[in-house]
Amino acid sequence: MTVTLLDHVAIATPDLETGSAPYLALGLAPEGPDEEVPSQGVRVRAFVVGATLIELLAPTRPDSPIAAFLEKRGPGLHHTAYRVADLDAEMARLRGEGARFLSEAPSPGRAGTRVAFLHPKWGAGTLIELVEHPAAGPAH
Ligand SMILES: CC[C@H](C(=O)O)C(=O)SCCNC(=O)CCNC(=O)[C@H](O)C(C)(C)COP(=O)(O)OP(=O)(O)OC[C@H]1O[C@@H](n2cnc3c(N)ncnc32)[C@H](O)[C@@H]1OP(=O)(O)O
Ligand SMILES: [Co+2]
Repeated sequence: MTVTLLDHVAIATPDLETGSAPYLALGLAPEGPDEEVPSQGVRVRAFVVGATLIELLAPTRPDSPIAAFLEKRGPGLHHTAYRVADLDAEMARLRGEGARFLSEAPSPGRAGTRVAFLHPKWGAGTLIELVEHPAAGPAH
């Protein structure tokens, strides 16, 4: 069993304040300070929900994947992310079974993680992300 936990559910939003409103109203709190991930062109705010997270993503530049998503589909559900202990091994295993990753190698994710995305077509219409957390356990 290589996927150990639903690490986060990601929501695309034009700005973190707007996107945060429902989660604050639900009584959720951010895990920590907002984080910018330049390689993805996003600002991230993660709300803690038990052992997993709601990951709010706002674009920081026009060529961000989130800007393209907002342009085409508007705000809302963007992807689901699953925790794996060894991302390289999991990518090799899945490639061996015909999976299609969006990039050759992992890229930097939130909170110093390494992440990789599978094509939405492979995900039966859902963009799926794998997040490497060598130590299993709660998302935060
Ligand atoms: C800070 C890191 C953080 C973390 O967790 O640590 C993140 O999660 S960063 C998240 C932002 N980064 C990414 O999403 C990187 C991966 N995404 C991409 O490379 C693109 O967004 C891609 C390839 C998924 C879509 O790019 P684009 O929209 O330009 O391509 P198409 O329009 O040709 O789309 C192809 C096909 O996929 C459908 N699509 C697009 N986005 C999604 C989505 N989020 N969920 C489901 N389906 C999606 C799109 O509608 C096209 O389908 P079609 O039937 O051909 O219309
Ligand atoms: Co994510």
